[in-house]
This record gives sequence, structure tokens and C-alpha cells, in this order.
Amino acid sequence: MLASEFLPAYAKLEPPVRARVQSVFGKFAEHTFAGLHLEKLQNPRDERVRTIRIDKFWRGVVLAPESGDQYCLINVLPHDEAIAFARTRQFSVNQALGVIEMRDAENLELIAPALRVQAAQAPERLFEAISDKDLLRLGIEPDLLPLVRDITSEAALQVVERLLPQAQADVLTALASGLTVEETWAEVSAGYAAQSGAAGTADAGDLGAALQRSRSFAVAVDGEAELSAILSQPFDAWRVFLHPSQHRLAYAPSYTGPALVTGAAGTGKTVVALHRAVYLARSRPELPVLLTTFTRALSDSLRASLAKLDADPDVLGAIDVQGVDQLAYSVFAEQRASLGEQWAVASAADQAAAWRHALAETQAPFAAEFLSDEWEHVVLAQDLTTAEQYLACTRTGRGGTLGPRQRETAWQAINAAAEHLREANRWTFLQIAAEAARYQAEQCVPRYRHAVIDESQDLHPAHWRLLRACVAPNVDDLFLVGDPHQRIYRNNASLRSLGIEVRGRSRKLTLGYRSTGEILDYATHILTGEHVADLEDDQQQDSLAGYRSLLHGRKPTVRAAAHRAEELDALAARVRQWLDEGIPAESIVVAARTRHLVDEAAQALRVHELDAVVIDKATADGGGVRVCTMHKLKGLEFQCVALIAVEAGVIPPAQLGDDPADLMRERCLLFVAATRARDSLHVSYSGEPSRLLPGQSK
Ligand SMILES: Nc1ncnc2c1ncn2[C@@H]1O[C@H](COP(=O)(O)OP(=O)(O)OP(=O)(O)O)[C@@H](O)[C@H]1O
Repeated sequence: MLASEFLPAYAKLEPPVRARVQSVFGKFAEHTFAGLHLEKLQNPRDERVRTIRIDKFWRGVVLAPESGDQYCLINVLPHDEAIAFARTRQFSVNQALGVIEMRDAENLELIAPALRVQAAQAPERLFEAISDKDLLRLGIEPDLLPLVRDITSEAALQVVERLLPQAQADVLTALASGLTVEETWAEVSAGYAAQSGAAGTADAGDLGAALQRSRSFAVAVDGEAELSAILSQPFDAWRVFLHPSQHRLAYAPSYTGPALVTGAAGTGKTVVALHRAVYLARSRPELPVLLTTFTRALSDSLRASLAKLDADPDVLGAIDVQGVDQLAYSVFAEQRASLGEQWAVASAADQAAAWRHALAETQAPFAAEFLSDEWEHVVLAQDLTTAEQYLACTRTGRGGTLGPRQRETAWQAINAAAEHLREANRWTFLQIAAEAARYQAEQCVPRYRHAVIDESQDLHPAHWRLLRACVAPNVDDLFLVGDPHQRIYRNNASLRSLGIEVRGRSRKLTLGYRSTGEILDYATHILTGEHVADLEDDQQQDSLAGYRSLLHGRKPTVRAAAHRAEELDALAARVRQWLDEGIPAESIVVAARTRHLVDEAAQALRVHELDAVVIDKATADGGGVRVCTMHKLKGLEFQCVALIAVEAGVIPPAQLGDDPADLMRERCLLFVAATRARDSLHVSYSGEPSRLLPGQSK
């Protein structure tokens, strides 16, 4: 068996060491390990832990349960670290959940006195309202009770959490986030039962059986071919290991209707969406599964990840991966063909000409930009087709009221622009989506049996109408994933207002897998105290409670500069430092609020003899540091992220009105940009810092 810790450790090794690891552990996979020498440790916490020589520098750590000939490969580390790791780990069987547990026994003992001192001075303790009986019932081990009792704050819990077994850490985090004992049990036991199928049937002595049940801890590997398939993509542990809370959502046998998975940046929503799509395609092969997202570039990335998850051509063939506009385009093209009509997508110049024409014709006292927004976010969003409907509609979220006269003029101008485009046979993307939705609904023949939808928070109501029309209401019809904290476009509409009811089928992920705790802490402060509307129901508020990471690293750096030239020199120095640390150029991104600043940054990097590739419409190819707008960062991730010109007048832009919703989108944009970083985040500004940055007055 392979433990979930093993893959990240393996990913760090040089190719010759990897080959050696593969050859040693291949023998385990083939059950031909008779000649291999598993060494016992001196004074181990757990007699069942052994080590094995990989070469003179590296050692593997192996768990050898007393029963059966099952071995579990836990980790690969440099010699001394491997010995220390192996000596300090202790294994047991969780009595409430039936899964295997590994704890860092030595470090838990080392921090206990400090926690005790803290607890003696603190006015209250985090879990004082929970009885011992309840903690034990939730699977906290009896000998850990005193330590749990000494935890006084969420910060202390975060330190302890990394040393505790996963299931116990999950229980404590759920309780700390405010769930009751019953809710915690329902949440945690459902996750573990879904992945092990055996919660509550534990035999404390049978580590081997517990190991078999604990799929988020370890997977069984049958033969060298399977081992080599897993090891061929060591950076993609998500293919093999899901957290129980992820597994439960992705592999639920079925949902009685639309289901929603939320969670802040990097909590594995896309991973869950990919697993769900594969699960649906494997278990219900009748009609294809649609896997869709906000843009074509993101759907390309979904397609690439899908191929890593499942190479079976039948499964891949049963999943149609398309950006939502691509889908709209093909449905609309079908409709136009049936009518025998020529058409083309309206370019920005076509649209500008249409608005010029409409304003000249109607003399409407509005800016073209206002009317264009009114068209997209009121008329097309609500599918209004008559002046009466427009006069009577609510314009929630549009800021400012329009009297009946003003509405009449606005309606005339919008119609004139639409008419102008129609005469030229030109269609905007949102018109295409709205028309495709109407056509698809008339067909009454669903295109797909299931749709899995990523980045749900930014889809336009016309996209939702299209998706609804493509998939008939049914069991497992829509599986949505999204994060309201990452809403960066004006398309927001609550699912309830769209007629998509997810009540009772909505769950949130809280464990961040991408960024370090230090980066998450910085990023969440961008949104602290802000009201973020729930995806399901915009009268309710979503929160970042419980959002955390088990990864740790450097604190983000914030660099003030007197002027742009100084800032860009510092940027180049920072990028060079990352490159010198061995980080590949393609894993570094520099982002700015505007396209103009992007060009300036790319130019500055080149002046400093650093290769820079601007990410434009599609994903970038070729060697070099990536440079793009903050909007382009949506859904992506990089090892190192530099955000430049995070300053007054740029984010939020000077011309932004005083609509709080616009300001909130800017905040979310900065949150999205900061949370793209896995290991390192650099933020800089020239002159006055942006008021959206943590630590600035709002
Ligand atoms: N169970 C897992 N094991 C290992 N890595 C994981 C796991 N789940 C997610 N990850 C990794 O965490 C990172 C973030 O995952 P993912 O993109 O699915 O998150 P997300 O919630 O969709 O993020 P965002 O909303 O910011 O786009 C990815 O690098 C992914 O491979």
C-alpha cells in the first residue's frame, strides 16, 4: 500500500533516486520482497514501523502490521530525517470511525507543556463546552484528551492539528468552527464512512484491516504496473488521494437533484468536480456527461486533468468538456443552420458601432457602457423581451433607480443597438447564450444526462438557462462547484432565483490544499468583515470560517516603492531570486490589474534579461515567467505569484463608481489573485497602497 504522504515526498526526489525507489518498492507491489531488509528502530514509538535502505542517502519508512503480508510505504526521506520520522510516529485504530490513525507522538508530547502553560493563563479554552464523553464518542483518543482540553484558541489548534491524526483533527476543526457535537459527528462520520464503508466497526488491534479501510490515508497497489502508473505523476496526489470530505461529495451514490459544493480558493473543488464527472461517466454511461466551466482556457485545463485521472477511452469519450460559451455557440450554430441564416460573433468594434448608432438614433442620455451593462445584466439576465417587462422588472444590484421615462428611453436605445447588430447578422456571446437557451428549451430533448459545472459563481443567468435546458431535472442532474468569495464578474444571481434548488444538497470544503497557511491568512484578511452573499440564497451570508491549510512556508512580502521604476526593479530582483532557488520560470506569475500594467511588467522583466510570456486569450506556451491580468489568473495556480501596482487608483480603479458591489468585486479579484500562490506571494505598490490590502484602513 502507498500512504498519502508518500507521493509528495517522492515528487521531491531526483530522477535516479526515484528510479531506485521504484525498483525497491516494485518488489513490495509484486510481493517479491523476500530479500529486502526492513530494519527495526531503536526505541520506536511504534514497533510496527521499520525503515528500508533506498541508497546511501535516502531511506524509506514502512509500516508492517502484525497481521498478513501487507506493507504500507509511508514516506521517503534523507537518512536522518527518515529515522527521526519513523521513531516518532505512532499508529492506532480510531475507535469511532474504524480508520487508521498516525500521530506525531513525540512532537505532541513536546508541545503539551507549552499548551498547559497557555491554558493556565487563558480565560477560556476552545473545547470547554464539550464533555469528555462527547469527545471520546467523536473518536478523540483517551490519552489525547488532556492535550485537547489545553487548546485555548484556533491558532493553537492549527499548530496541534498538523501533529494529530487526520480524523481527530477534522473533528476538532468542525467543533471549533461552531458545529454542534451531533453536526460534527454527522459531517465527519459521513466523510469517513463514504470512503471506508466501515465506520464504527473497528477492532483496535487490527491495524491491517483499518489500513484497508482508510482510503484517504493509503491506497492498495496491485503489481508493479499500477505502482508505476501512480508514480508517473507524483505531483498529482489528488488523482489517488481525496480527503474524506472530498471523497464523500465526489462519490456519493446519487443526489436527488442539483448538488452544490462550495469552498474557498484551493480547497479542491475542481478536483471533486473531476472525480464526480468520472464517477458519473463510469456508473451511468447512457448519455454523455457535460463538464463545463467559465472559459475555454479553463475547460482546456479540465480536459488535461481529466486525462490524468482516468485514461480509459470509454470514460473520456463519455465526458464532453466545453467552456459554457463554446456550448452556447454550438447550440446556437445548430439553430442558425436550421433556419439557414448566416451569422458571426460580434467583435468589440461591432458592438461599439451599434451603441454609437443607437445613441445617435434615440438621443438617449446614457453612456454606452451603462446601456451595455443594462442590456447584459438586466435585459438578457432576466430574458426580457418586451418594453412592458422591462418597465416592470426589478433591477437589483444595478445601483441607482431609473424612472419609467428613463426606462423607456433606455429600452429604445438597447433595442436600437440590438437591431443594428441583427441587421449585420452579428451576435454577442451573451445574446448567443440567451438564444441558445431558448432554442434548447424548445427542443425538449436533453443533450446530457448530467452536467458538472466548475466556477459556478461567475456564470450568467443566460448560461444557467442554457444548462438547465440541456439537462432535464432528474437525479444527479447538476453538480455545481463554486466560491462566492471569488465572484469577479457582474453575473451573480443566486441559484434559488434561477430556480435551481440545492437545499439539503449543499456542502462546503474548508481544507486548503494549494496555498500555505501564511498565504491563506494574508488573503483572507482582504475579505475580513465583508458581507459575501451565499451562492444558494443571496439573502444569506457565506463565510470563510474553518478555512485553513496544513502547509506552511514563508510569509508573503509586501514591498512599497516610491515610483514604478523602483517597483519594477524590485520585481525583477524578486523573480531572479525565485529562479535562483530553482523554481521553473513557468511556475512564476506576475499579475496586475490592467493590461497596460501587464505590458509594462513584461517589458521590465525583459529589460532585466528575464524571459516573460504574456498570458493572453489562451494558456501561454514557451519558456518564461508568466505575466497576465488578475482576471486571467482565475482558476490557475503557480508556485510563486507577484502582484504589482496594488495601489490607490489602480485597484480599485480610480474611475470606479461608489457602488459597494463594484468595490466588493475588486476585493474578490485581489483575493483570487493572492490565492493562486502555492509557496510564495510578493505584493508591491508605488506610492499609496490600495485600501483593499490587509492592514490598510477601508
Ligand atoms: N486530495 C488532494 N490531495 C492532494 N492535492 C489536492 C487534493 N485536493 C486538491 N489538491 C490540490 O490543491 C490544489 C487546488 O485544488 P483545486 O484547483 O481543485 O481547488 P479549487 O477549490 O477548485 O480552487 P480555486 O477555487 O482556487 O480554483 C490543486 O493543486 C490540487 O491538485
